[in-house]
Amino acid sequence: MSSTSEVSAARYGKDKIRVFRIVREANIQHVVEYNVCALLEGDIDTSYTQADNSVIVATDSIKNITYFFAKTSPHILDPEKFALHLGTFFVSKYAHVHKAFITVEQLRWARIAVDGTPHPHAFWRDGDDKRITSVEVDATAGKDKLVGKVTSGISDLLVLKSSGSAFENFYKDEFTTLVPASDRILSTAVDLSYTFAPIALTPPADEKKLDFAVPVDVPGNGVPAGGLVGGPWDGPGVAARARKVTLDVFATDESASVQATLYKMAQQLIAQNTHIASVTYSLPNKHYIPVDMRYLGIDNLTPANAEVFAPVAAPSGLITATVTRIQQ
Ligand SMILES: O=c1[nH]c(=O)c2[nH]c(=O)[nH]c2[nH]1
Repeated sequence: MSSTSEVSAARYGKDKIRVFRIVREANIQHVVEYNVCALLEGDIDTSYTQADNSVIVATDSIKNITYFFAKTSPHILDPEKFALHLGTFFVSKYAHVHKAFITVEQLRWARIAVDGTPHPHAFWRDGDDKRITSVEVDATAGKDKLVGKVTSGISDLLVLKSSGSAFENFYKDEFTTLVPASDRILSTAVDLSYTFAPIALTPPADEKKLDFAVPVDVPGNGVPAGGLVGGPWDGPGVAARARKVTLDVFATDESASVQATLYKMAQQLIAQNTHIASVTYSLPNKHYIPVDMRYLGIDNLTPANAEVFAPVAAPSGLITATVTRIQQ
């Protein structure tokens, strides 16, 4: 039977690989907790079209390799480098695998401060936000010409301010019921992601040794010469600055709208991180509605007297934008 359809895209692997790793030093221990997704692309169409399992590296093996790298990779504490290392291995080891997609979601474990001193091996979950990195290792130009594409960010960073936010002078027509607010609650769960300029990766000289050659910048990838902050893969540094600038701008901006505050966050993030090409923010506007108590003769509606609010789960606004560096 002649076929009227074909596989036009295929990618498979293991999702939600939960990894916790301890790195022990003499007087201090470091821990990370990751949820890893490792997906592969390549010459795998026959596994779909002809039930040809010979091209399938089992997702169980992909899981085992992820744990093996969690044990052996010198980059385990740095999610960008760890993901690049793992992805480089898949495309280097398997001839028919041309791309690896590794996503690492990092959960927070901060040191407990005992009388102000960070404890060497006791930690607490100091926030529900996650640090996320998505790495593509692309070997389509050749196994010796690997390109790493990295997008990282933060999700679920829940914030609220009880003042310092207004929303006025918006478009008005017959559908408008919203009352302009000069002082309102602003709350959002920040999702943000930023894209690094792509880099060339040198494949490991000896795949069994699993050493990771230091990535070098791709010529013409838009990275300003000598302009890298803390080296090309200072992923942890960028993530810390992104979190700080987001929280600082959120707190201190006299917000005219979610849109205007978003733009200020993005502008500063790009200004502070010279190898970030663009940043995307996604900000739900989580509404808090003052409770109408007029039936009790109580004013809880006029701005100065609005003190009791009903947090509204849905609907929420949703404000998104991508802000991109202008190449000078
Ligand atoms: O900051 C805001 N941006 C909007 O686009 C919007 N729309 C709305 O109803 N309230 C708000 N607030």
